[in-house]
Order: sequence, then C-alpha cells, then structure tokens
Amino acid sequence: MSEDGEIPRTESAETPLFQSRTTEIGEWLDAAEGLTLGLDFDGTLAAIGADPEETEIHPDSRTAVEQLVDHPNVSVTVISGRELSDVVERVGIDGIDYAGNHGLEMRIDGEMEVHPDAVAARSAIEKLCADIRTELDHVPGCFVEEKGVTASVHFRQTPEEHVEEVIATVEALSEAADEEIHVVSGKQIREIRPDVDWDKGRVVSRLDERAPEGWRTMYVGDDTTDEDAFRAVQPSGLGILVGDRETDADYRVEGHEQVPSLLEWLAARATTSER
Ligand SMILES: O=P(O)(O)OC[C@H]1O[C@H](O[C@H]2O[C@H](CO)[C@@H](O)[C@H](O)[C@H]2O)[C@H](O)[C@@H](O)[C@@H]1O
Repeated sequence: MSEDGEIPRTESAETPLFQSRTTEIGEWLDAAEGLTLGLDFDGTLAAIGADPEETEIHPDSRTAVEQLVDHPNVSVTVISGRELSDVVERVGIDGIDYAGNHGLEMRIDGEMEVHPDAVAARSAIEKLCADIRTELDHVPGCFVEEKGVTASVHFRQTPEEHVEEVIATVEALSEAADEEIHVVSGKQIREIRPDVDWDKGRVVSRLDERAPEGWRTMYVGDDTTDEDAFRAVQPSGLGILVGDRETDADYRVEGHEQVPSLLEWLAARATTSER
C-alpha cells in the first residue's frame, strides 16, 4: 500500500488475481472503519445461463452475504441491470439494499424510489418493446425482457447468422422512437434505456456519500456495465472483476465460481477484524 492507504493501480491488461493479493487487500480492509460492498447479480452472484428466468443466486454466495449482513460495519447492496422486484426476489436476503435497472430503481433502508425521468419514459420503452417484438418475431431464440423503465433484448440463444439483424433492428427502432432512447451492450443482450444520466457508478457514488466517515467501498461485477462502478470506487475503493478482460477494476477472480470464496474470505475477515 502507498502511504495514503491507496493500493497502486495496475494496467488493466495485467489485473492481478484477488487470491494472489489477499495480504495487501486485507491491509486495505483493516485500514477502513467499515466496508460498503456493492455486488452485481448476473455473472457474479449467479452463473450466466441461457434463460434469465432460471437464474438463481449461488447458495454459498447467499450464505456468505448473510454472514456479512450480520456484521455491523459492513453494508451490502446488490446492484443489477434486472428489474428491482426481480433481483430482490432472486437474492431474497433481508437487511441489505438493492438497486435494479442499473440504479434507476432503488430500495435503500427499505425505502423504494424510482428515478422520475425514467418513469416519464416508461410508455416509450413499452411501445419500443412491442415494435421490436413485431419486427424480430421471426428470429429464433430472440426475446424481449421488459423491465419497466428499461428492457433487454436477448440473443444468447439466437443463431449467429441472425445476431447482426437483431442488433441493427434494436438500434434502428430505438433511434426512431418518440423519446430519446439509449442502446447499451451487455452479455449477449442489448439494453434499452431512457435518456437519463444514471448508471451503476452513480449508485456506488451515492452509497459512498451516505457511508460513515472512514468506510471504504468494494465493488464486484463481471459485465461492461460494471465498469462505471469500478471507476466510481476509485481512488480509495477497490473494484473486482469477475472474468478476464481489459478493465478499470483493481483485481479479478477467474469466474463466478470463485465469488463464493471471495465473499467467504470477506465475511471471515470482517468478523475477525478489530474494527
Ligand atoms: O447487472 P446484472 O445483474 O449483471 O444484470 C445484467 C443483465 O443480466 C441478465 O442477462 C444476463 O444474464 C442472463 C442469465 O444468465 C443471460 O441469459 C444473458 O445473456 C445475460 O446478458 C438479465 O436478463 C438482464 O436483464 C440484465 O440487464
């Protein structure tokens, strides 16, 4: 660690494995008064699969998060691209905070809130979903997940020769929509979002602002939409990528299979720490 308590950042191409740096990460944790922990859902707490309806939190991650919740100096928030009600149901842990639709919807301290500008665009998103469904009805494996204030167009199960058409259609129909709509890439999906300046990084910054003095923030996620959060935790926080690619995260674990042991390590460390 440097004298000001920050861990020196590395080039993204050489992001070190979390497991190889537990000593310095432990020191970083010990230097904090408390931990604000942000966790992505799909690809992090749960494995990526063909059907988003079938996705479940890994049972060992659930147990580790439940242990973290019991610690008074740890605050956990699950921050997902899924609709808030969906991610709350799939995680199902009381005593933590949740952000859905990349933070356009939040449940903090049990209080629900939805970004007002996103609410205003809801009907435009609804109409766009209907148009995409009609236009792409003939494409096998392509489906639209309506999430209220956003939507995801899935093509994980779509034959390669149709993928370009899916992406081009989503972009063209979004461009032609009555309201300003943004199309954002995710893992084998295109997300349709309202014109609201909000992302997972903004959620993390908000959590930072409400954390007690001296607390530090860690964020764990796998997707490109998690990069906003990795940047937002800098300079004093830590970002942990699930996977291996160019990233602004500080450390990485190889895959979602390693997330339970990362959380178990944190839970054990939080409990034994003298904070
Ligand atoms: O922010 P996240 O919690 O990671 O949510 C991002 C998106 O996750 C889901 O889609 C992804 O997972 C699916 C199930 O494993 C997979 O089939 C799909 O290809 C992935 O992109 C979810 O369905 C989306 O709504 C979320 O935006």
